[in-house]
Amino acid sequence: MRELKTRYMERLSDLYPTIASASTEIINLQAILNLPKGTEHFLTDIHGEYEAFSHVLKNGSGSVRRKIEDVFGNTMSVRDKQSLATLIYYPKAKMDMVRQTETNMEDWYRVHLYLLIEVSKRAASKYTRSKVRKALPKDFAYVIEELITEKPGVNDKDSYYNEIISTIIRIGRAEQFIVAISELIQRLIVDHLHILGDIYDRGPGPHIIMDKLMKYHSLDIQWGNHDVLWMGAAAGQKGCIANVIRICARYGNLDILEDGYGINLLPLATFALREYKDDPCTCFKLKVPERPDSQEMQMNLRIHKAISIIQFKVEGQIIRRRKSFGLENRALLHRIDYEKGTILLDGKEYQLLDTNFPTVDPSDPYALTEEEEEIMERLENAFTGCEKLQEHMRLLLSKGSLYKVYNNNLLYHGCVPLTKDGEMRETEVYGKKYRGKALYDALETYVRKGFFALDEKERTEGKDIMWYIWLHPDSPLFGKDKMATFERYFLAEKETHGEKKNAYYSMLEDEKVVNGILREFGLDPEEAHIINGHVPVKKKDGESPIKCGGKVMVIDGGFSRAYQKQTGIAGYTLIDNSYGLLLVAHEPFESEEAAIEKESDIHSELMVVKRVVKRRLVGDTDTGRILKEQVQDLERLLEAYRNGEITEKL
Ligand SMILES: O=P(O)(O)OC[C@H]1O[C@](O)(COP(=O)(O)O)[C@@H](O)[C@@H]1O
Ligand SMILES: [Mn+2]
Repeated sequence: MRELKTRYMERLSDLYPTIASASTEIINLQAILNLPKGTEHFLTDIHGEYEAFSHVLKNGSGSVRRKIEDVFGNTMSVRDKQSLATLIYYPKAKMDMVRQTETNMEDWYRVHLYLLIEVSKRAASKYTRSKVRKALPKDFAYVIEELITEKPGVNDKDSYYNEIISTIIRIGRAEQFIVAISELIQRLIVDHLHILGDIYDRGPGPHIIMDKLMKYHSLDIQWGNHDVLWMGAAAGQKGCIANVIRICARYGNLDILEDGYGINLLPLATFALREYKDDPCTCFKLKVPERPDSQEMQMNLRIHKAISIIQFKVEGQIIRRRKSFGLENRALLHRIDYEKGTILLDGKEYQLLDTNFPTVDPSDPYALTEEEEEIMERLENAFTGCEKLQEHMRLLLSKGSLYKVYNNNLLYHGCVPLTKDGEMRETEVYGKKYRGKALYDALETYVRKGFFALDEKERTEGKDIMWYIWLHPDSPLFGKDKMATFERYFLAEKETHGEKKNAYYSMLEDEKVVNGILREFGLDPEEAHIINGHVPVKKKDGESPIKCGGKVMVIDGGFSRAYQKQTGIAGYTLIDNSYGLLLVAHEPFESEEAAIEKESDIHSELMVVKRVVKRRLVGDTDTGRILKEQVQDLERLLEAYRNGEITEKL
């Protein structure tokens, strides 16, 4: 057989059949390597808050404002700059507003088209012509390209541009054009998006966020525990299904399931209303403003209780079926004395706040009643058969993973489980021991098997691992000693509600530990960073998201409204651009209307975590490394052409 190297060169010569074509490609690649590195944008713990998410995506955590600043600096008032920013974020709504008061719209269009073209020129300058071309909106591709590329050959540039702009206005296309060019700016401002997990739960619009992500030009996702919970539910794991519905009920978000995904909750609702008809369900209050007289809320409360009880039963069954998970201490229903209304936990007896368990058979407390069984069967079919949910999960599977190493940053949602001495904690999964990176890799393989394995046993193991990842103390995405859901519903004693965080979270200032983690994932501790989400950073208590002198960043600041009281802000995001790493703290987002009307951006506070001495180029990135390899290969091909090993194909 001919040598692999020769065969590879021949394949390459199919793509670049002449000295000229190979040379052109080398020159092109070399040009890309010398462009500034694209901007990466990091978001985490979005928790269904689609309006805030969408706003931060539009403004690129301040990147649009920075571009406007670069272009216009002191030549424009702060107010005008803000107004231009709002136009870029919400072009259509902003123009609707302007039209109500502006008397000379033509003039307005002319001025703003000019401003937008200037900003897009600057935003495009970081990319190759071909990349910009791919990003151009179909309808206006040619014109925009004309307007944003320098034209050294045209003598009277101003009149050339003015002609184009006048024509756009004259034929009544200014508005569509402004929308298109604003979206182009939004698109160019961020080159790549990282979502560090927890898209789902608590907020009202995870499905809307997923729809947006499906269309996003370049992204990766590190799964959060809540995302894996939904993945398990979509794969048909009943423990996950019950949790998903319980959390939707608890936050008054059942319409995510019913309207967002078309999952029929009627059987569950009918059952809950009948079974808990006279039960006030006081322990199952919702995390939304109370409206006790609303019928919908009354139903919601009952669904909340019904599905919680089903969850505790189903989870008890899983715990018994999967003894190797070692979660027997979390099977709680058999520890209840149903006569006395008490529970025995760690040798101590506690009074239950709610003792009405009409569906629990004390002699077999984990058994579902026939009706509960049927409801769960139907729900399983609804989840696994929901096309839209499955499509969203395919996005999580294709763009997502449990962790990612990207341009010297190690990204994951939760933690690397550690012992109290700072060693990587060893864990047994289905009879094999893992820790650190190997644990991450093994769990991810199981998740994928849960969806794709042909063998039923393997598939079931995979599905159960998704439930494990959601709540197991050894799960790197959960990172707490127990999930105290039962205690938080049924017991008054606050000390039982605690969930102790893994040692990881108290060791983030320990450089030895942090360096150890970075090395474990193949990174150089002198250069690299860890970025994770999951635990809200309580800024108002003086906690900082930057740990270990900037080596670690914990950027969950609480997009989730429910957590804003604790954190005092509305989330952190991170920007990694050619100049360095910027951490942005966001003020709570009021609403889209307010953002447009008052032109109130999410007011953002900026912290520079790292400023590089020399502006970073594509050549300094992971993509750059691959491109450099391509250049090397092409140079070898050129050599082969020149020394007669390979013949040009003309
Ligand atoms: O207050 P809620 O919404 O019921 O959530 C509490 C539960 O959420 C968790 O904090 C997990 O969610 P996070 O990943 O967002 O932290 C559990 O540890 C806890 O039991
Ligand atoms: Mn989380």
